[in-house]
Amino acid sequence: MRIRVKICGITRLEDAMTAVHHGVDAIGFILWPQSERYISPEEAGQIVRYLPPFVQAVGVFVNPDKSWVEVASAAAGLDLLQFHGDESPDFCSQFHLPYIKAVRVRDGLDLLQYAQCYEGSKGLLLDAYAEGKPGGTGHIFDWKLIPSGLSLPWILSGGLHSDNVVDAIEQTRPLAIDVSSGVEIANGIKDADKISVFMQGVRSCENV
Ligand SMILES: O=C(O)c1ccccc1N[C@@H]1O[C@H](COP(=O)(O)O)[C@@H](O)[C@H]1O
Repeated sequence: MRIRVKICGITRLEDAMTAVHHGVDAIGFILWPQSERYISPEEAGQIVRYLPPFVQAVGVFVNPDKSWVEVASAAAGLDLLQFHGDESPDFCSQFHLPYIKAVRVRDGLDLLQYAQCYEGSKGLLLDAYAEGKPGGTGHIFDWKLIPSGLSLPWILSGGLHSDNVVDAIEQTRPLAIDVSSGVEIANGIKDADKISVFMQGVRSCENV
């Protein structure tokens, strides 16, 4: 089966075009101003206008105000919202765009129940937990904590890079994966070779 890929934390048009060239399905923009990968909605919009059809523009938010989501998603031309904080199901579902909910996986968290709470979500993005940082940490989590029978489609994230992506896919068999720091040379600056090798790894796992 084809594995869908999102490359997140894009700040430059050339990186978005490299990702598109390698067949990614989604480009992510960090619209949380405290991130080193923050991009303004207007700058994101300047990249989104060059995305071809069927490549989604995803906006990443962390505990935003309602008005920030509305203003930023319109200015950037987003297709999908990614809530990466403690946003409630009601908050996430009030916008006129579909959303995915990120969850930082750790021991003791009931993912089955979590998925049921966010039944309006298009999917759950499973990320690593790291104290004091909501995302983009480059850390992996214990993939054995992913239960079978999740009621939502899920996306594997957290610390993926070219040396572990094949192992990650073989162990977890995700619908989709998400990568940010693992294809970077600096915060928000992606590397064409890293993207290429990463995508080769992903494609090598398909149809096996
Ligand atoms: O990248 C960030 O700076 C960021 C900030 C706040 C929330 C999420 C963020 N990034 C997301 O984190 C995951 C995993 O990233 P990584 O591959 O471990 O670097 C990914 O979904 C990013 O979108």
